[in-house]
Amino acid sequence: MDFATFADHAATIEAEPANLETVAHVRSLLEAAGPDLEVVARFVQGRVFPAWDARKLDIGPRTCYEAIARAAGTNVGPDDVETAVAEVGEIGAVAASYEFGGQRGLGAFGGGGGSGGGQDELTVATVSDTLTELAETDGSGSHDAKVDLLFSLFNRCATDEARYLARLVLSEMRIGVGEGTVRDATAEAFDVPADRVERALQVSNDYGHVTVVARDEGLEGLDALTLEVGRPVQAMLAQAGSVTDALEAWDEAAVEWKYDGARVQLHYAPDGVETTGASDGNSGDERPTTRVFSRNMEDVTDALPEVVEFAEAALEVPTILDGEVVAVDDDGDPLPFQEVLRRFRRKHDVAKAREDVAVRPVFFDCLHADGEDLLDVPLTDRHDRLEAVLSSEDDPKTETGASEAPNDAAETGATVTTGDETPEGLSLLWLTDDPDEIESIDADALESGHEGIMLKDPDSTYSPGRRGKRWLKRKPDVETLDCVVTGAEWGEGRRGTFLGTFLLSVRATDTSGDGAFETIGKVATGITDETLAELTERLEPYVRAEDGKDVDLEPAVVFEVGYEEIQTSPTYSSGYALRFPRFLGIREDKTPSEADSLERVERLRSP
Ligand SMILES: Nc1ncnc2c1ncn2[C@@H]1O[C@H](COP(=O)(O)OP(=O)(O)OP(=O)(O)O)[C@@H](O)[C@H]1O
Repeated sequence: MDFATFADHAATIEAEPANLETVAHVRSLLEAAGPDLEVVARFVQGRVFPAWDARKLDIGPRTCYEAIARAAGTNVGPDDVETAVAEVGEIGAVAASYEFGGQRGLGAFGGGGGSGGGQDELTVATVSDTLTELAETDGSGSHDAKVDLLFSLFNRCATDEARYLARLVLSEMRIGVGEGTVRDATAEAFDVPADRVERALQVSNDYGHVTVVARDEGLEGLDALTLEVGRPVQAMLAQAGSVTDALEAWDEAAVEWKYDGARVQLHYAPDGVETTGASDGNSGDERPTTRVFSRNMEDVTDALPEVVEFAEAALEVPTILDGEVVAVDDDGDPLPFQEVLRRFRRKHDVAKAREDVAVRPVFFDCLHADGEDLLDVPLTDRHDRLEAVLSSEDDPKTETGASEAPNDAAETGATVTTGDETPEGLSLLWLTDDPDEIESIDADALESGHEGIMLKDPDSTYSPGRRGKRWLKRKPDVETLDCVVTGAEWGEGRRGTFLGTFLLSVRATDTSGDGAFETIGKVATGITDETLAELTERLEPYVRAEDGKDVDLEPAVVFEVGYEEIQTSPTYSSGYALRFPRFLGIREDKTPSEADSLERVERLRSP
């Protein structure tokens, strides 16, 4: 396909305000693309390479301006292009405003993936080949070489070609074509169901390849596409949500710790992998057996040797795992998230960086195990497979802080989908419909230095690239309340010697000091045994009366409490109840007369 034809289609698509019509225009572009379909399906989304491919053009605006200025003639300099972009607001319109083609610089004859010097039509294939060459141009002198290559393209462009070439080069295509549009257009053009196109994209992570398979092999070909060890998949993402949301939506929730690190996808193939790599010329390259990818699918293997060592020690079968890399101190305790990012970015002296800050992987999902793709399998089954691949017979298994079962949860009977022995690197998962258990898991996660918890739908499949409602990251408390403790209950069993449940109250009126309090809820969860012991010691002097397990306390101690919601409630004298209250700490700096008032509670309910 001529690049001018592509540019014509792009202009039509850009001018189209209606979504449905956009799909029809993209469809006709795909149908007309012929042998260039793979490239066209990427270009129309502003992509040069497949999503899984780590190659980048790495062209800054200035390099692009230089190439445009050179093609525009002696009267135009890069500064002029820059000024014009500042005025007009986008590079496409500026590139389209020049008349190119008259220049006979070095690049007009030489580079350009075999272009012949400016007379013949520029093709989509030439643009693709030249941009690929450009992405692979590296080292000293690469700047000039890149400008030459770009110049060789611009110098052959008419108005619309220049507009879309410039936008493509600077990743600013913006003609309103997203993945959904290409999915629907592919489905219509090649008569295949859209959901199967979508599935094919999820496993192959390359729309170029998917459109070609849809056209040439139809539904059978699409359904035969699989994940490939060594080719990264887009990560499934989470939405903010609450325990209430989770328990209302699902019968029970899968609860996991939320590790404060950076996302990694581990690909391990014991016998090495052959990449089929669509048709980008890399077919059949031998790759090392372990690759680690970041959330953006960048290859970060070299920066994280610990993860490679972990994979080689722990895994035996071809595997794709999803997890988090956490920076740890000498005791194995987690360090702030910034530390792990520093390790990710490190290109040189990795051994030294590793001495300064070690990292440890924790995996919470398994996308592929021993030849089997697991994207369509429910979360709990994927977790079982994860545990199985991490537990292969010969592994040395050591308990780590990250994978220890939180005591409280285990003791309150939470279902842990793991056996007795927790393999190293496994993130635990609890299945529960009990808010108290969820609070305990949350408390343990926080106590262990992690961010909190994730709540997941136990039946959910893995949706690459999706930020759905089936993975919830627990929302941090927007507000907290400072409540006076006016009562308590003795705990049960092992906790029989501790006060275990605390009655919370707020001041009845806003004028401080009259000593009237209204109850608003009870906090019983989110408190470790150690803290319970401390709280008991702190509150015992204020016991006014006891009746069985119930304890009446003189208002003296103020708790800072997090909650998910304030509801009206007949249960408490304030007329309100805190939903999922959590103990955050004692406000040692506050007396009861400085605790929050009922008036503030009312204000918080109606912001
Ligand atoms: N058990 C877990 N399950 C899923 N993700 C986890 C888990 N533990 C830690 N994470 C991390 O939490 C991230 C989701 O949380 P969060 O949204 O806060 O991260 P973010 O990347 O900063 O933001 P966002 O995903 O919203 O852009 C995941 O991408 C992953 O890196």
